[in-house]
Amino acid sequence: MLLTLEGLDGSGKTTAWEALEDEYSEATFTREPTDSWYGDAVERSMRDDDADPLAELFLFTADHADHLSRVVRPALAEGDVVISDRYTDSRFAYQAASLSESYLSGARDPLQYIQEIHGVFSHPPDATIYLDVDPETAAARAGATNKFERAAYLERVRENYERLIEADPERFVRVDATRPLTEVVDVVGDHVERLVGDELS
Ligand SMILES: Nc1ncnc2c1ncn2[C@@H]1O[C@H](COP(=O)(O)OP(=O)(O)OP(=O)(O)O)[C@@H](O)[C@H]1O
Ligand SMILES: Cc1cn([C@H]2C[C@H](O)[C@@H](COP(=O)(O)O)O2)c(=O)[nH]c1=O
Repeated sequence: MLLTLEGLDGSGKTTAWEALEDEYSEATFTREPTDSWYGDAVERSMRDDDADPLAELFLFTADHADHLSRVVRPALAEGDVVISDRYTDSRFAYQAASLSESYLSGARDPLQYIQEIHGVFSHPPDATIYLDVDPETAAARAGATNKFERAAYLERVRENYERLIEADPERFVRVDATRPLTEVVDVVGDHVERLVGDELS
């Protein structure tokens, strides 16, 4: 079972993920970007305001491919529950916001294009908890430490998340992330218990 946490920067994902890690020691906890050298390349690109958006997409995708083969697939093959702080939907939402349609020849829809790239090799999540917060709050909480943490950009990212949820409503669980952080953490915990509690006890 592969469970992912998604949302804008500052939505509280990492805090919720850390609380889950404290509670469920038997699950495999992981995240994207990873701490591999591919992840380091991604971090470097994120610090570069002039990074080419297509090159950046493929750096994130390389990190994902390595994450899949090194961590996710082996853990799933062992029958583990895998809980990832960000996964493929981050790419669909963020890199589709970075890639303008004019960048792709043939007026391709960036989000669809990125999904197609992943479709040939990736492993889709079984369930995704989406921490929903408005872009202004997200940007203020995140503190603009990288180029993605700006309200106007996060507005486009949020629209992309909404498209993903609309296309696959069964997979997503929406959590109101404007509530106090302790409540958000508790609600995420309740959903995880409902989704994978049986497999973890
Ligand atoms: N519901 C909330 N209420 C108030 N502050 C919050 C809330 N959620 C997160 N924050 C604050 O936002 C900051 C980022 O939190 P956290 O790292 O858990 O979020 P994140 O979604 O993982 O962000 P990022 O993607 O930027 O790493 C922290 O300072 C945290 O205290
Ligand atoms: C996996 C992934 C991440 N991002 C962006 C989203 C955040 O701004 C940063 C780092 O994530 P963190 O949770 O704040 O540590 O990377 C992205 O644009 N595309 C992705 O695929």
